[in-house]
Amino acid sequence: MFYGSCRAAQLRLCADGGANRLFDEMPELFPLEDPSDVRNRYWPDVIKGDMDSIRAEVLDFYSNLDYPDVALASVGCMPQARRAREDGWYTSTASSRTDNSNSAHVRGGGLDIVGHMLSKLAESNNIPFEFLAAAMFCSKVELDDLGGSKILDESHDQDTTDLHKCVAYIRDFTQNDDSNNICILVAGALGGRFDHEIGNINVLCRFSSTRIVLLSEDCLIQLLPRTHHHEIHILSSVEGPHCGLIPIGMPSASTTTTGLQWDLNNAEMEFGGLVSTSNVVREEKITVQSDSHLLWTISIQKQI
Ligand SMILES: Nc1ncnc2c1ncn2[C@@H]1O[C@H](COP(=O)(O)OP(=O)(O)OP(=O)(O)O)[C@@H](O)[C@H]1O
Ligand SMILES: Cc1ncc(C[n+]2csc(CCO)c2C)c(N)n1
Repeated sequence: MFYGSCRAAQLRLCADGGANRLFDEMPELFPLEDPSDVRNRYWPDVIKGDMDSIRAEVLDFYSNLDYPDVALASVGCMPQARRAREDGWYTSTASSRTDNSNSAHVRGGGLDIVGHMLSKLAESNNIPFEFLAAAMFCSKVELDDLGGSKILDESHDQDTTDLHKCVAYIRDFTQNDDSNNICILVAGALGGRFDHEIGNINVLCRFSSTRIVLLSEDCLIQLLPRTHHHEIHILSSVEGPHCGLIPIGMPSASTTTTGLQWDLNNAEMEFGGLVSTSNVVREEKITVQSDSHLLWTISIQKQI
């Protein structure tokens, strides 16, 4: 499923440590191939976050890929990035490519020490180097129009999660006319750490006008905003039969559904009161109408 969505996606982003999972797990889908070949085929367009979880080898790999003439750029200069460097986390630095493989010009910036490394590298490759000193004073490093994975370091922002940063980026990236049509699939969004899971659900509520689907191997979660009447078409070959409907943010004075084994009929729902778990889909089309945001969750069948 992940592989399929990855191929179909218009834009592939990794939230910080998510890049480690792509790096480690993509080759497992092609066990007969050389892992590097697989990684060279499936790489993220963007890696975004506070860069405290991505491993140095992964950062190096996706920012260098197969391009020989590499330009290094800053990993940012905020305390966290600096600490990470001191811990030996960043064996080199975030790096990006020159504009194309024939480029004879390298750009980069950031910490003094990085600048030093950059200029030496450029010098050893006999190419002119321009150090962007301005980047030394800014913790947000954006690298434009460089091929391969674009590394967006937001180590200054410790108040939003990496998923939040990624969704905000996708929304900014999307033309206004298209923003209602986009659907963001978040692989690896469930399982392991409950604080992360709740943070991810909070992102659904924060960006309630964008369709975002949180996925794990076992289930999916989506927000059903109270502003709409919802029709959910069940793909019974891959999802169901178990499902749930949970009011989020505030109690619901009235929720009505069709197509479920235990349908709700103008029912009151709230945490501490009625929530619908271990429900079962009975029809191919489920309808939901509520005066409160609801989380819709449905099981995903193991693919054999
Ligand atoms: N176990 C998990 N369950 C659900 N989502 C996760 C999990 N681990 C990571 N994520 C998601 O991936 C994003 C990036 O993960 P990453 O490991 O880089 O987190 P982080 O920003 O370093 O957080 P922390 O410092 O608290 O570990 C998170 O913002 C979260 O959306
Ligand atoms: C009240 C409050 N709780 C926790 C954090 C910490 N925090 C929230 S998101 C984030 C980034 C994770 O990549 C971090 C460190 C905060 N800032 N404010």
